[in-house]
Amino acid sequence: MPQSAVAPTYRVGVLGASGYSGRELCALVLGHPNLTLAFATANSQRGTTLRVRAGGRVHDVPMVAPEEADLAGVDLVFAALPHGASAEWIGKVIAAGARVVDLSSDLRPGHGGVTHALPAGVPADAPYGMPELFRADMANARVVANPGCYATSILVALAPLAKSGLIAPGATVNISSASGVSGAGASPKLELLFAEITEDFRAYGVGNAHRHLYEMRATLARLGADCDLLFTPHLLPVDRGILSTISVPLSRPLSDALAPYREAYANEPFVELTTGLPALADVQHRNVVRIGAVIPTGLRQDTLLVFSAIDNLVKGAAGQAVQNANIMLGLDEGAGLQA
Ligand SMILES: NC(=O)C1=CN([C@@H]2O[C@H](COP(=O)(O)OP(=O)(O)OC[C@H]3O[C@@H](n4cnc5c(N)ncnc54)[C@H](OP(=O)(O)O)[C@@H]3O)[C@@H](O)[C@H]2O)C=CC1
Ligand SMILES: CC(=O)N[C@@H](CCC(=O)OP(=O)(O)O)C(=O)O
Repeated sequence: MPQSAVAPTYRVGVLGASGYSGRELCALVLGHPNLTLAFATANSQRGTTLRVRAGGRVHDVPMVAPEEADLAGVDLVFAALPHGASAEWIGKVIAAGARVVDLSSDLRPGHGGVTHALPAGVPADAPYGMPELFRADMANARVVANPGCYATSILVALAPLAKSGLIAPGATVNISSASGVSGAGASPKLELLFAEITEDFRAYGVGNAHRHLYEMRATLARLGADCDLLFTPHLLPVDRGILSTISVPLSRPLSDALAPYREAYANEPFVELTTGLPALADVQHRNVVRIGAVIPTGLRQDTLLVFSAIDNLVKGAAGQAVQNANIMLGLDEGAGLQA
């Protein structure tokens, strides 16, 4: 007789639910067939209610202080806390016996260039949660470090070239990225007010000053590339989305710009290739990296121009975190991410 297929269910909590990534996580968890939301925390907004649209309805989620969260009563916690505040809570979650997907840079390769003291039991070398590159590292992990948003858009675009030795040794890969304002988080900042940013477009963190360079350099070296990165982020006055334009000096000519991507990502449900150019509208609210590439003419150096678009709050944060949690819990990797 066929056994009745009962879907496994896991209890999860969200630390930092009042933030932009935390809200997105709550929506994904509430719409997930195998996860239930056991708690959601806030700091200054503790005691208030979060309105979340998921599964065709609106949910009112009470937000408690992190100290009141039942860490022992869950299987896994998503930590969507600011850098620096996260490590302490990861330590508490691990001590309580649950697993963690951490969205901060505290445990990523290079730690964003800042070394925080890690509480006992928190590994300094947590697997880097980019499933398309390092899926096998995650299944048994107690803690996974979710990548940064810019790093996701850039590394998924560069990895196939790095792995196949296509990036010219010693070359400088030039990256220009533009991010929607939700990338800066929900805490109020004067320079992010509507009147300050609307109808404007500007670079920031110029001169290779952005913390994502640490995780990008470490990951590319791990994949075998020997190159420099010149990374310039820009603030784009839209809500969400990142578009990265990446100029890659090649070690040998390519006749088909997308060939390395077709080969590397043929079986990756969350990487889309386009023979056109990816746009933010293609990826907003979706857990995908969408990649296009062209071979520019009129240059002495063989070069590939790659375009990569993601939603910073989904594939760049909460969606990738759920993808990682699915792997850690032995669920279908795409569970809860198709809608
Ligand atoms: N925004 C994005 O696109 C991405 C963000 N990330 C990372 O995810 C994490 C969350 O980012 P984001 O959602 O943008 O941040 P937000 O600033 O929007 O939210 C931060 C959350 O943490 C809570 N919080 C703040 N300080 C503390 C503290 N000391 N102790 C406990 N809780 C605290 C806030 O509560 P309250 O509001 O109630 O004070 C809020 O819920 C960060 O590490 C960020 O780098 C990663 C990828 C993309
Ligand atoms: C527009 C904007 O300000 N974006 C953020 C990146 C947010 C992110 O994903 O990075 P972390 O997870 O490392 O914070 C920034 O440049 O700092």
